[in-house]
Amino acid sequence: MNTIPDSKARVLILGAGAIGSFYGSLLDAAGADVSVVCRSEYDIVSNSGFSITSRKLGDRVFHPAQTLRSASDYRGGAPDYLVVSVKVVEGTDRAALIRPALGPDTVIVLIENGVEIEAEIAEAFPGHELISALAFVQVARTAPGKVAHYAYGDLTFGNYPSGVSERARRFAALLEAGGIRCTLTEKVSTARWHKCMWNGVFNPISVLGNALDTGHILGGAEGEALVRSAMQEVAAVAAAAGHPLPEQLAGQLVEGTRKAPPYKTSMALDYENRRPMETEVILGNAVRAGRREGVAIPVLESLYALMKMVERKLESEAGSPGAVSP
Ligand SMILES: NC(=O)C1=CN([C@@H]2O[C@H](COP(=O)(O)OP(=O)(O)OC[C@H]3O[C@@H](n4cnc5c(N)ncnc54)[C@H](OP(=O)(O)O)[C@@H]3O)[C@@H](O)[C@H]2O)C=CC1
Ligand SMILES: CC(C)(CO)C(=O)C(=O)O
Repeated sequence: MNTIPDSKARVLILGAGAIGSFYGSLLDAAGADVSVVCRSEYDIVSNSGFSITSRKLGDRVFHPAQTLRSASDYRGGAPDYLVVSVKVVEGTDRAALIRPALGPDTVIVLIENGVEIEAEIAEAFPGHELISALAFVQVARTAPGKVAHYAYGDLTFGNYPSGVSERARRFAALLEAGGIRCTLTEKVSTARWHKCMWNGVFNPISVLGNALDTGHILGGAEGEALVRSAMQEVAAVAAAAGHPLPEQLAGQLVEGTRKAPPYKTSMALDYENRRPMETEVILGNAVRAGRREGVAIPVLESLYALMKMVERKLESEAGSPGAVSP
């Protein structure tokens, strides 16, 4: 990439959990001025920063320029980039979190899973440049203020609804200077459907199998057949929604997953830890798009119905609706 990194950039991360602190630390390493909004980890992060372990990129301690309880506390002018990396779950109003820190030229960057998740933000902030990013990484919080980066790290992103701006290129160059690879795409919504073919299938199956890892999901012919059927339905919905995916993609994803070390999806980890799951944006939005486009999706409908049953059971065990601990 020949673009000059935006190394004087001011970046504010909303939701500095695993993803926010990991990519924030890379932007910091590349010289940007990186601040974070923390919720439960405010005290430990403001005292000691984030300790991040990574065999691939090296261990580091990331001390944010400002550690804040709310975006409205951000000082020194508006950020150039506002990175949103909260889980996209019911009850989290992303627009309300974003609004207080937004300056007229602030670019909003979503690093979150799910399909069709941008419209809500684009509609709330129509004059703002919006970058939509997909993370191909395995990173998790292991204790307050502690994050483990296990594997991968690449980001794919572009502007929503389409295109790649100069500021997106400069943001990519900054992240690359921090140590990861970025792929820029003119068609980020198609890239989201591509990732949904994996997440929309493996994530719910991993939960419905009681936190199965990918090795167990693909360990027998029945599991592989279920995965392939669900993937074909995601492909049919994506095509009907105007985002045709390569015909061989399902096979490539299955083989790629089989070759990689067994892995528990982020949704399986949320399920095990009794945290809210991103069912609606990872699977529900694909199901709703299928209904909207008139595509027959019996497998996805079944996975979705089962996920809702599991969510209701967890909610009733936790005592009240939505009370699965954040
Ligand atoms: N982890 C991974 O390997 C991958 C994650 N993703 C996606 O990235 C996104 C982020 O995931 P991840 O980083 O793992 O999630 P985490 O739970 O680790 O981090 C989410 C962060 O958002 C904070 N947050 C949530 N709601 C609020 C709020 N109302 N106000 C302030 N802070 C809030 C949480 O604070 P608190 O500490 O209080 O809960 C936490 O710090 C998700 O969409 C996920 O699917 C995509 C690919 C891989
Ligand atoms: C597969 C992965 C880790 C992306 O790299 C993911 O998105 C998830 O587990 O939800």
